Amino acid sequence: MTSLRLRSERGPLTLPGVEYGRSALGAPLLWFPASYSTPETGLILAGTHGDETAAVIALSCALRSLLPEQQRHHVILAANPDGCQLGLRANANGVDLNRNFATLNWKPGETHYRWNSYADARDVVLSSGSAPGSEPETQALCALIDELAPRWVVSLHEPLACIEDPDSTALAEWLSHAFDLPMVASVGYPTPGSFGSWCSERSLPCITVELPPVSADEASERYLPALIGLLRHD
Ligand SMILES: C[C@H](N)C(=O)N[C@H](CCC(=O)O)C(=O)O
Ligand SMILES: N[C@H](CCC[C@H](N)C(=O)O)C(=O)O
Ligand SMILES: [Zn+2]
Repeated sequence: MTSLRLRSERGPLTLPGVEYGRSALGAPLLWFPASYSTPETGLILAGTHGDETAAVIALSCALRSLLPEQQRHHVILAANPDGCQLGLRANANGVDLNRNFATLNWKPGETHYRWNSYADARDVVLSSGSAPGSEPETQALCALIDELAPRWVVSLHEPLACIEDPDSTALAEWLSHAFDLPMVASVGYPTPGSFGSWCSERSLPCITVELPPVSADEASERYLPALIGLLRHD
């Protein structure tokens, strides 16, 4: 393996990120292009849920560990920057973005999540949006994906501790091994209007990496090799 960036140089991101839209509160939505693009280039995405920050931070650490030419896949560190800033699962409009995609199974009204991983019940209420794809973050992400046409998408979440791939692809098997997390065909509960449903309707392979409940500090150690490997995956 060729060498990575020296630890002492991993503080800043090398490139500023390219704006692909604005959030509900007007924050820039940023993506970080692969060093060069081929038909095999994928997209790695985190921070759809703004309270799932271990994945955002660990992915940023992995990106900052690479020499610029080593980044083979596009990256979005925070698809929901307002949620990240406010510590919310939802965006600033109270919408769970992973229920807001314009899919055949999109459902109006309430959607529920668990307060934390100690809770059994999904009893905290959010909205799926006023209409399918109503949110600026959702619209901008879909437009970017239409433009980039990635070969696959890996979507990072937490804390369900699994690799979800309805198609059991070779990439999911690689991820399962690299992250030491079990592969599943479904997270086990309905997610109408989710990003995975939207990808599936486009025949775009989407693998969800669900980290376990883990701190950012721990994730930046335990999952750094796997995330670096994913960013460089051939
Ligand atoms: C525990 C966490 N707040 C939560 O609600 N987790 C899941 C969803 C996990 C995710 O979105 O990645 C839940 O059980 O609803
Ligand atoms: N824990 C995530 C699961 C996402 C499932 C994935 N298949 C998708 O469609 O994005 C959620 O509750 O939003
Ligand atoms: Zn999530």
